[in-house]
Amino acid sequence: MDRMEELGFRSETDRQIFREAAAPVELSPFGLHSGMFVPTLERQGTPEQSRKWVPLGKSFKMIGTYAQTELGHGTFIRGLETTATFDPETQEFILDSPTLSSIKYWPGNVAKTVNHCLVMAQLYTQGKCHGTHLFLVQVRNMEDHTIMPGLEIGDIGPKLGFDGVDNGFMRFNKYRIPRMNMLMRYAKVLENGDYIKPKNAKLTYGAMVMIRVFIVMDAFKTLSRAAVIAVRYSAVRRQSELRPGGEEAQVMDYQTQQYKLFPLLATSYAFLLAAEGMSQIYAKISSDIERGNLEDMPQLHALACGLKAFCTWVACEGIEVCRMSCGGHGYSHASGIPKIYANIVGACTYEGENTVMMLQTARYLSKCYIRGQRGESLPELIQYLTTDLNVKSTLGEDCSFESLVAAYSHRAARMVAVACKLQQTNKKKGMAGHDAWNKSTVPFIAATKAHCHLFIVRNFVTILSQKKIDPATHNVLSQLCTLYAVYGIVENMGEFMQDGYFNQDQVSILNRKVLALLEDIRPNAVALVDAFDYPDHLLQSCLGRYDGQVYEALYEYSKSSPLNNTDIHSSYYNYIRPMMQKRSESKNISAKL
Ligand SMILES: CCCCCCCCCCCCCCCC(=O)SCCNC(=O)CCNC(=O)[C@H](O)C(C)(C)COP(=O)(O)OP(=O)(O)OC[C@H]1O[C@@H](n2cnc3c(N)ncnc32)[C@H](O)[C@@H]1OP(=O)(O)O
Ligand SMILES: Cc1cc2nc3c(=O)[nH]c(=O)nc-3n(C[C@H](O)[C@H](O)[C@H](O)COP(=O)(O)OP(=O)(O)OC[C@H]3O[C@@H](n4cnc5c(N)ncnc54)[C@H](O)[C@@H]3O)c2cc1C
Repeated sequence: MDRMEELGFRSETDRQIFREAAAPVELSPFGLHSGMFVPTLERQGTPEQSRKWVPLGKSFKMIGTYAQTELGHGTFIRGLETTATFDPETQEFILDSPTLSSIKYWPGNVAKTVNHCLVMAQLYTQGKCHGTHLFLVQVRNMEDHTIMPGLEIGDIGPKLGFDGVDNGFMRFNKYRIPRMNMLMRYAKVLENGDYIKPKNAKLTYGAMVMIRVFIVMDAFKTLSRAAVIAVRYSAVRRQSELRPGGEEAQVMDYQTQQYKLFPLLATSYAFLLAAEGMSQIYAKISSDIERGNLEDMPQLHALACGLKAFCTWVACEGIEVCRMSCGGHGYSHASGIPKIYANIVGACTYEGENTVMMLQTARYLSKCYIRGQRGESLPELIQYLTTDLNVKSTLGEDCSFESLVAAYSHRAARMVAVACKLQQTNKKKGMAGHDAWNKSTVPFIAATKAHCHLFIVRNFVTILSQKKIDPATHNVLSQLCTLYAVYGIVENMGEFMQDGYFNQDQVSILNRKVLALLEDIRPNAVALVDAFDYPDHLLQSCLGRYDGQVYEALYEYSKSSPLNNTDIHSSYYNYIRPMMQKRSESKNISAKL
């Protein structure tokens, strides 16, 4: 913190990069403070509230987190049970956890670190419930960090990852906070208890939308780090003879290894550009929202949900492929990959469970499809839904960007249409709307994945056609873009082929193209991972070292294992030796007999 001040880091991006460098192995216990608590105060507080609290947050005089999930409910926010009841006599809200299932459970850093929380609770005033709202709650004494009376707080115990984050539980026992601690930028409770409705009730969910956008960047960061490690190691690792009698080959020269890793390298680049594209869309629409124009809110919500889910799923699967492509050493923490996986896999669940997120996007697509059928205009990103599905692919030997984007548009449009038609057929059969929806959600998830995949391919292609890039770099980025798109088709061929969109010759072209691109990318593979410019300090990997001294690093790493502190471990004296002695004594006994 002091060092960031000395260096004059002002932008949140610079500060985040610095924090990651300072704590490369573990997630920071202040991540939720800087990433969610302070930005939510900024965006959901009135100007007066922001002026009062944000400087305290930014200077770490107040340390906070976001406490929404409860034992009984995470996904279904409307089902949260914590209550905040307004008492006009004292001008306070009374926070209460009326049931076991209403205990706040999971919020990061609640257990030991923070002294404040943003608590999501059902607002009651004048005897009426007005749904969930956010409240700023002091949870620990600012002098000695003791837990405030009226609260019960603790840690939830070990998890798959997130070792640096003290996820906790918190129970309120009629705990009072001032009226002005409700975040009132959009909804308000007046002194007499009158409730002023926000323009849209979902504005309270703004913090989640913002974090979902950030998570797309986390998917890029984590997948690309695993790819850096696996590609560098594959250049160092030699195994088996590729040419009979020749020297052992770098494992990266095996086509199967290239097929595992190069598409993930291409995916990393695609995700970086998608995350940047998503951030720009977020900046534009969120500033419209702040000015009171909510028109594009559903579009933003749908895009953030879909990309968050798509990118984290793909990143987690990809990281696991990277780990296995490092053979046995990939399984060791020395590779750095297990930690990357354990931390990012949580992102498939937190900030909205991925299936649930995909279904939010699916609902939006379903509505847009109906609008498109009626001839109404659609936002640019989903105009493809109205393309003619009878058209066949014009893809030729060059696998042009145009033909690839057309293929992805066709696949997504067809799959959305299939899911929507199933939903409509279900309704025609007499099913209630919710049943008709539920019984079409499997094809809707597949269609939404296709929609997200299209967004990423199209975004990559658009950037390559619009940005000024020097020809050599453009050439290699074009190879990556083509590989990302062609590989995606080859791996999901059934979805592209079901209606005969590609003919057999085109399928052969695509299969050949993937293999040709692996060869094209091979000479640049190490340079392409070096280009991410992750210092060794950040990767914390014996396998992914810049200097390639993998075996030296592994040997040193193993020597630092605590089991090597002594030659003979205490377990020998405590268990092994007594066991052996007992056996030899009983043998002697049997020998005497
Ligand atoms: C470098 C390496 C780093 C690696 C690693 C980094 C780690 C770095 C630390 C991170 C640390 C983790 C931090 C985790 C922090 C938490 O996890 S905080 C808790 C997050 N919780 C969630 O996300 C809960 C998910 N649930 C939800 O968002 C919502 O309830 C749902 C499921 C989306 C909506 O459910 P619902 O029942 O449909 O809601 P409902 O009220 O009926 O919605 C009505 C309408 O509003 C719309 N709507 C819903 N939400 C919204 C919205 N937000 N905006 C606009 N419209 C909306 C609906 O789409 C629906 O639209 P229509 O279809 O009617 O047109
Ligand atoms: C590492 C980590 C950190 C976290 N940090 C925080 C934090 O800081 N603050 C906080 O408030 N919370 C936090 N959480 C909680 C997190 O936000 C929730 O766990 C998450 O929103 C999922 O909700 P849930 O646990 O209720 O899952 P559930 O909804 O119970 O999911 C269980 C299953 O039900 C399915 N399902 C649920 N609803 C539907 C539906 N409508 N349609 C179809 N399928 C459905 C899901 O797909 C899933 O397969 C964290 C969680 C983790 C793992």
